[in-house]
Amino acid sequence: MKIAVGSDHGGLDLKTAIVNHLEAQGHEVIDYGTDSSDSCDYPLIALPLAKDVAAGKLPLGILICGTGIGIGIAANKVPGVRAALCHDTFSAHAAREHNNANILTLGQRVIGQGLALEIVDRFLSATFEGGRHERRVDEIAAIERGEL
Ligand SMILES: O=C(CO)[C@H](O)[C@H](O)[C@H](O)COP(=O)(O)O
Repeated sequence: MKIAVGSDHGGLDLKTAIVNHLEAQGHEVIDYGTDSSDSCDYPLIALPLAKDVAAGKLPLGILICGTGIGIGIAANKVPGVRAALCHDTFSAHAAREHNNANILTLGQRVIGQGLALEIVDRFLSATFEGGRHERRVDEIAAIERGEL
């Protein structure tokens, strides 16, 4: 699978671990930066990745900052993005199964690397269940279009 990955300086170490983990599994990783530990602004990392995921250029993305909160808030401003902050494995698969989340966000300063990699695996291996969940996701899209 082709997967977009990005982080600010507060998520760089975890991003590196995730890139290595995904490439070892045979995934193609598109890295949106940052590439250094210099301080940078998470909205500017989130935006290009979120636009590409929303446009369907890549099916799924992973964004990391210190908490996973700021970068997720920024990504969710892009119509068509459903970014989910998941710090447990149940949320990781439920975010795909129920919410059809297309971006996973993680906080490097919140959880350990071992759990983070399990969360990534559960997020990527889950699939959207549709049915009643599709109606609800469609309602979110209608809110974005100003129709609700
Ligand atoms: O935006 C955040 C919180 O939602 C991220 O955790 C950032 O990584 C964090 O705010 C960066 O903080 P720093 O003190 O500038 O390293």
